Amino acid sequence: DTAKDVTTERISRNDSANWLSYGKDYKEQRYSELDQINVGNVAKLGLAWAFDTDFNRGLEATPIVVDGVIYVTGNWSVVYALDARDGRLLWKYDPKVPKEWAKMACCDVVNRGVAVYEGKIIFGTLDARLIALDAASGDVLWETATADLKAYPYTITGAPRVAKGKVFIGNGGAEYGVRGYVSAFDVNTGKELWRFYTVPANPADGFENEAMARAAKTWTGKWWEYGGGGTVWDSIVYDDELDQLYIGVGNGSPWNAKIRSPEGGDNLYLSSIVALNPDSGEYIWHYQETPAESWDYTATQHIMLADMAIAGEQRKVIWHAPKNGFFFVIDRQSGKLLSAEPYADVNWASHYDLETGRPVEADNARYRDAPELIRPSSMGAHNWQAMAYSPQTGLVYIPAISSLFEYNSVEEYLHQWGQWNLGIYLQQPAVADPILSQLLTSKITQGSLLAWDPVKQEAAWQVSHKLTWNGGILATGGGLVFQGSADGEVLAFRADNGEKLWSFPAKTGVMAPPVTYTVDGEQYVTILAGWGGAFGLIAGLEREVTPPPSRVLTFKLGGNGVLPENPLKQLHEPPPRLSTDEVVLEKGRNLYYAYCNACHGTEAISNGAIPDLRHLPAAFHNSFNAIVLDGIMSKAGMVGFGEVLSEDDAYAIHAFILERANVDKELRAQSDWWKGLKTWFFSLLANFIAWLM
Ligand SMILES: O=C(O)c1cc(C(=O)O)c2c(n1)C(=O)C(=O)c1cc(C(=O)O)[nH]c1-2
Ligand SMILES: [Ca+2]
Repeated sequence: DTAKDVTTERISRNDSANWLSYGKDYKEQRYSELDQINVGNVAKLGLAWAFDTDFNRGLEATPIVVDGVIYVTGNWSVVYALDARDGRLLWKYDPKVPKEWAKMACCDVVNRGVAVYEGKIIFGTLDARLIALDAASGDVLWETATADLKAYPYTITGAPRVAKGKVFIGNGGAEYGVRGYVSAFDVNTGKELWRFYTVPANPADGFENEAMARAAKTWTGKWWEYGGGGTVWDSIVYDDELDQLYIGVGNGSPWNAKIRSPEGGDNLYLSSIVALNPDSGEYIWHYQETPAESWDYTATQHIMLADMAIAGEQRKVIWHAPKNGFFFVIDRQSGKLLSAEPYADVNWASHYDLETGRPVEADNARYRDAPELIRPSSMGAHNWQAMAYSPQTGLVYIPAISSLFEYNSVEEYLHQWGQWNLGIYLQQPAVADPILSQLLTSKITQGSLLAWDPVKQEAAWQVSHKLTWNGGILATGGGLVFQGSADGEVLAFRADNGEKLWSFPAKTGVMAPPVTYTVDGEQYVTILAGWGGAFGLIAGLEREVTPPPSRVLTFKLGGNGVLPENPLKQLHEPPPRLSTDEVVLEKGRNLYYAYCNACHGTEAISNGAIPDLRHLPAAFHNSFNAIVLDGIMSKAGMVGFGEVLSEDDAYAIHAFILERANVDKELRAQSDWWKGLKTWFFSLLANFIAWLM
């Protein structure tokens, strides 16, 4: 068991045989020098083995690989240790996350992975605990609560990072209303060493530090009643050259800045990168990418460290492609903005002023007077899916998204603890026909693999994917770039020109980033396949099959494994419509979007892992209020909403669901040639609408 030897020094060393920390090394460039698998032979790559996890929801973890052992997290923060040669389960640890807490996770019961340090496997749980296991046995060494769940509904989905005997972890929850922070714990005992809040609390209670006092000057109103936001839910990076810790800070709670801070203000440190002293948690510098963030434009995305020549001078920089659509080059020493250029379709700002470091916003960006179509959407031009950098090509590979969203301010804000509290409507314009609705979703939002030149600040090449929400990236010394796709493939491309060289049918959407390593001198590629996450749940993409168990897939040259076909989804005949009253249906639709949509999907089309409400067995309809209001299924993750919904509300939601169910049933009864004709026509229409937008 050599996980014992994983230390700051070993992670700092470039160890190609292993994948020792989240982004491979402290720079988090996700580049492996391994070249046994290369452009010349990748066509012979095949499945060596597959391991079925216990659930079928979104997988997002980066596998950590130490001397032939893979440590991964699956759904519900369960940890698996596998033999890298054959996928044999060595041990498994289930932290028994209360299923009810799933409701407090905006974006699925996901986890992005473990950290390994001196023989310990350390990970966060959905209910915000931090746990250390013995790497050899999987036994618990210590466990600590990182948050007070009574104060705010916190969650952890991100992977901890470890350096200098300290574990760093943040949390999520800014869609509900929380106060964000990052903390450090002793790797041996789990004792909290320091905490850095990203937004100030009520000034009347005093400030924790000077950074909070300064931040409070940029807030107005009573933001603390809503938490303020600023969650550090993903990127936390230790810089072993400058001995600094960088955190990516998230969006405001609520999203709508005019509710959070009615008299204006930049709202520090929302949507910023903040540099901290890793030993004390003290503030060093910050750069705010989106002042007065109002669109869920988090700066939590992958912070990549690099060195680059600027005007003939070698600089230590951060490369960052956050949700807001600009690619940032930031000086690591000073926090100064060096350049920012759009890497995706952007209409909220025209450019950045390099003197002030501030964006020049479009007039309508803040949807003050009317709903506005804004690019990128809250999904971001890039989300948590990791980027990679290849020193062979000098390119940064971004799982990019082109998207837009109608931001529409609520007339009156009602804050409800533990519910989504955005201050805008999530609901998008209704498209009654399901075929047209699906086509619009897939045409208006578009995912791609974008190869970005960080020196020229322009695209070198770009490959479009069929769907929006694709996987994180790995670059290798074999001249390859690996990525999974939303439509269920694991792909390899030439790193220099994007030519597709290889693909494998994963039988489910793939979001997680691949890793590579060697065991006994043989190179493997491992990736997790399991569809879900924010877009996976919410998108409302119709799938005709049941999702397979979410899996760990491992490839090697000459591998010849195949995965079984997925069984067809079981479609239960819906009861007849409950109501055809437009007022009732409209009310049901509004309530559905406020309380149900984030998990059960747009227009009640779920991705399949979460029950598709249009195809429920009759028993569920008969017990609708007991489930939806009283929460009799809360142990299965479906909590009751009796505190915020009345019986009339539940009736309206039920009527809306049965409307959608019967529309689906009628569609299925139509003849194939008629559906084909409609699809052809609607696809022209959807292309035209996408072009107009
Ligand atoms: O503001 C937050 O606290 C927060 C947390 C998380 C999360 O923890 O997963 C996501 C987001 N925001 C978010 O905005 C987002 O787009 C997102 C996508 C995902 C995912 O796992 O697919 N998580 C999150
Ligand atoms: Ca968010």
